[in-house]
Order: sequence, then structure tokens, then C-alpha cells
Amino acid sequence: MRLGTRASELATTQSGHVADMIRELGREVELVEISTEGDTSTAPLTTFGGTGIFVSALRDALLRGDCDLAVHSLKDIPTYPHEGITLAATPPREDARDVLVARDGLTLGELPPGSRVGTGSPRRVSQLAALGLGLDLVDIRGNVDSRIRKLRAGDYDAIVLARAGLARLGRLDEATEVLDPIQVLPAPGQGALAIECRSEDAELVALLGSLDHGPTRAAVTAERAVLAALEAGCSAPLGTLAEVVEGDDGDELWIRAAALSLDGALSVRKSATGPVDQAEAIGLRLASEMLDDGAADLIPPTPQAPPVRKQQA
Ligand SMILES: NCc1[nH]cc(CCC(=O)O)c1CC(=O)O
Repeated sequence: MRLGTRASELATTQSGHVADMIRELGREVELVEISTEGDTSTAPLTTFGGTGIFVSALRDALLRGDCDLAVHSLKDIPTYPHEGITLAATPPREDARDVLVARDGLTLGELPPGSRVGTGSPRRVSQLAALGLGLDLVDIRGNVDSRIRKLRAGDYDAIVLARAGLARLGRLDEATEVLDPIQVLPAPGQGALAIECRSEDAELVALLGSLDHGPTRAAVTAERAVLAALEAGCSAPLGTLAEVVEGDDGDELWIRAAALSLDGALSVRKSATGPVDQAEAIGLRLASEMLDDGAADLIPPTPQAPPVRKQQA
């Protein structure tokens, strides 16, 4: 089997992890590197329009037969389905929270007003602004390693990253604080991996299905239902986190979400619980309560159709 992966260190690490899981099932697999628009462009992430810039190239490669399966960070995957592609497995999720990586070991509360905090994510910008710490929130691009290098070079006082990315790269010691979801909710699907393959490969869909982790699937299903119902893309100021927790009558799904104006001044925050097997309905119910409270006015509209991609010469 050929496993298609982006060339970044994080992507090849994640893909290598999934390749090991497949080998444990007794199958042979090799990694094939595929470059994507998101890896080669240095334009701010939010100017691409639409979602899924990191994902389209891998899906194209799958449908062309250049590879048989692909591994993505689930948070990079648009919520609308892609014809011919099946999300075959969501393996056990890493800790979904964001972390702060700051100079001099500082925590968020210790950063003096005016500190330059690098993040290109409207979700992080709006939630950090809402804390009222007077931080100077500035754009940053590049992979995890280059962001940390820019911090070390003094371009920023701090940056915000997904804890999962640092953990997978073995660089968790760089983090100076794990951000509490009460302050900063992660992106829908953050910390989870998605293993995709062609829908017509029934045998492979079934094989990969054995790598699916139920509680992870339930949590990300609920989070992505919120994202879809709010018609928000990956660049929306929306944070959400679902977890399967032990309740009085067995396992329960618990989810919270926040939609914010970009300046953090306005927010709609909600939570919901329910049976694990009703993950999607719980997410949709939460989203509709958020819409009742005006969440749609906070979230800029994003196209729900896949972005138009340039024809290859
Ligand atoms: N935005 C890009 C992206 N997509 C997935 C991760 C990290 C890994 C994950 O969340 O699973 C990152 C980097 C980051 O946000 O720090």
C-alpha cells in the first residue's frame, strides 16, 4: 500500500505513526510525498479562500491512484464530503488543547501588555483578544519548526501552537503553558488524525476501520457538526471541544463551543451533553442554540463548495 503524505516534518511524522499502525495489522506500506499549495505558498493562511488547502492535493493523488490512503490532521479537513473519498478511521486523539511557547518561560498571564504574540488563526486571535491582556496579536506563517525559530530569533514574544503537533514532533518541552479551554478552545478536530482512502476500496475501508477509535470519532463528529451548522470554515473564529466522559448512566459526550468576533469583544458560548451515539445531533443542537444567540453575525461567511483549483499545465 502507498500512503500519501505532505512533506512537512509534522505530516511525515503523523503518517509514519499511521504506517506503523497498519504494519501492526500485518500489511506492508510505504510513504509517498505529495506537495500541496499550502506548503509552498507564503501568503497568509486566511487569504486562500475556502477550506482544505492542505487536503485537496492529497485527495487528488488518492483519486488518481498515486497513493491508496492518506493521513491528514483532521482539523484541516473541510466538513463537506468529497466524492469518492471515505474517512475510514480516526485513531485515538492526542490532547486537543493549544499551548503557548513564550520567551523566558513566560505563561500567558505573565506576558506584559503589548507583547507580540504570533498566530495566523482568527480562532486564536479572537479568544486571546477576549482575555483583555492587551497583547499585540500578529500574523505568523510557516511550519512548527520555523515558527519556533522566529520566536527564538526575537520576532515574537510568544506563539500559540496545537499541543498535538509539538507532542508528535517530540518537542513538548518547548511549551511554556498549556492553554485552558476555558480561555482558548481548540479548533474542531484538533489533535485528531484522519485516515482517508477511496470509497470504492471496500476492503481497505474495512481494514482501516479497525484503527478507528470510538470516543475520538464521537468527539470530532460533534465538533465538526458545530462547524458545519455554523457554516464556518477552518479560518473562522470558532473554538470547540468535545470529550467522552463517564456519567451516572455510563459514557456521555460533553461539548462546548465559542464563536467570537475577531476583536474578541463579542462572543457566544454554549455547552451540551448527551449520549455518545448521538454525537452529530448534539453538535447540531449546540450550533442551533448558538445561532439563536446570534453566532451567525460573528462568523464571516465561507464558501461551502470546494475552492476552485488551478488546472495543472
Ligand atoms: N494549522 C495547521 C495545523 N494543522 C494541524 C496542526 C497540529 C496538529 C493537530 O492539531 O492535530 C497544525 C499546526 C498548529 O495549529 O499548531
